[in-house]
Amino acid sequence: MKYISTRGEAPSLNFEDVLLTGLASDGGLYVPETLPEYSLDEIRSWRGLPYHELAFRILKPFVDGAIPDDEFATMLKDTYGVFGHKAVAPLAQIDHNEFVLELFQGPTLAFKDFALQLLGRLLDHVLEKRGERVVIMGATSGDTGSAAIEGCKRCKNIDIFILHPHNRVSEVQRRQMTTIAGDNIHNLAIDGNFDDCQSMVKASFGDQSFLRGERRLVAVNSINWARIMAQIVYYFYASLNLGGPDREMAFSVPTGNFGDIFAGYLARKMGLPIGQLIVATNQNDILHRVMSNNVYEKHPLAHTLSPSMDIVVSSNFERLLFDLYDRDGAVLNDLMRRLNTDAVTLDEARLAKARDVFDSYAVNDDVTVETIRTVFDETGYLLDPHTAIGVKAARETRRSAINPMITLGTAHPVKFAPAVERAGLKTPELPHHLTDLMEREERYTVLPNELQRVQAYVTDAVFG
Ligand SMILES: Cc1ncc(COP(=O)(O)O)c(C=O)c1O
Ligand SMILES: N[C@@H](CCOP(=O)(O)O)C(=O)O
Repeated sequence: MKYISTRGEAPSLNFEDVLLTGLASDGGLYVPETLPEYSLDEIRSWRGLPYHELAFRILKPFVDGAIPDDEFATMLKDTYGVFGHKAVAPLAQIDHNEFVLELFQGPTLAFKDFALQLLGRLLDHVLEKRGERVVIMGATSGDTGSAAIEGCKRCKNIDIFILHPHNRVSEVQRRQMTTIAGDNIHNLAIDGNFDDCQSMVKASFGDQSFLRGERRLVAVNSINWARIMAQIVYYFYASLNLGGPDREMAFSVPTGNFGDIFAGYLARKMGLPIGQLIVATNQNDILHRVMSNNVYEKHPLAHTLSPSMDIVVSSNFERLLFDLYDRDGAVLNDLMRRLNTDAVTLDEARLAKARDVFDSYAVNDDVTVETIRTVFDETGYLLDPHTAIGVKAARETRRSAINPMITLGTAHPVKFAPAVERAGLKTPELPHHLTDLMEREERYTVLPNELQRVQAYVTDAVFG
């Protein structure tokens, strides 16, 4: 399988090379040149498979022989074998025909584990085979960072640098990142917001001279195709467990960087009957504004009770636009340049195509808290604030009462005590493997929001 850039100018890559990159050299994002498509019969034949076996069937065409089948199958079994629930991604019912897909059963208690625990293993395998050492730079609003560090902490051939906005991630999130010891693990607290961190990571892909031509730069954010790929699986898994593909499903997806929901869009293109995909945002609602009013305009970042979605620029929206604009790299190049600086209106007919399946809804902090409280009172089920946004958006925009509505449960509420407490509820205990988290020693460096200072730090740490 070949991977091509959304901006049309970078060379196409195979799986191994796309895994070992981030942004394409033309500033675009890699996507598969063609997607595997499955008939209902083929999808139906996957019913009842354990998560890792389903993952093998769905991911094999993307990996395309880069890893021998038996090793890849073992890798998937090991990855999902450490999750805290035997179903890996269990469904909790919160109302008639309404479910939460619990994607927080992995080691760092957020959906990022699905892709990042696998990514660590994939990188380890490929780097060992090549005898190569790489540098990872990642930006996090809290969850990607801890999952990436957890996933890569045993990788011998990686130096990992995670940039988080100083004082803007939850205490549990910060400690999950900063208490993992290792000379190759570097936590950088940036005096800025998530978008500042994300911009510095992207700029570093554009000019890698700080790595002196001696190390390759690899992404752990969802700009890396392997992240998206792994997230496709749970859409199939949830659907198959609720009578799919013989029933159409609706998914509500708490959205920040548009990676998770883009994986759902791909699952639909691959043949999974999905009738509705809901873009659920917090007050940082650029995606809701473009979906509902066709104005793409950056507003200043708001700090909310759902900090992991405090994101202005949603990287993966570019991947959707690439499809909407007939995969024309030149058009995308121009559009992305304009989106960066101006308020832009998209071509109405193209946006209408997206609206066939996408709906959107924005939820503020008060309503987030109210939703946590309401669902708890109705069912005794405690939502984290990001998932609560998904549930609220699902309830407001649902198109069909017959299609099961599945909200992606993107994080465990224990990570977000302020929101849970504002709902007048008690934050649950940390799970067993994290009981001493609040006593562990932390290691991080505070740096100004300056690309040169950050890159100099990386150069110094890597080359001494
Ligand atoms: C808990 C949680 N929910 C939702 C999201 C949004 O996911 P995405 O960025 O893939 O849209 C994130 C991170 O972005 C997250 O950490
Ligand atoms: N919500 C993320 C932000 C980064 O998004 P990613 O999916 O592109 O890695 C986080 O919690 O770090």
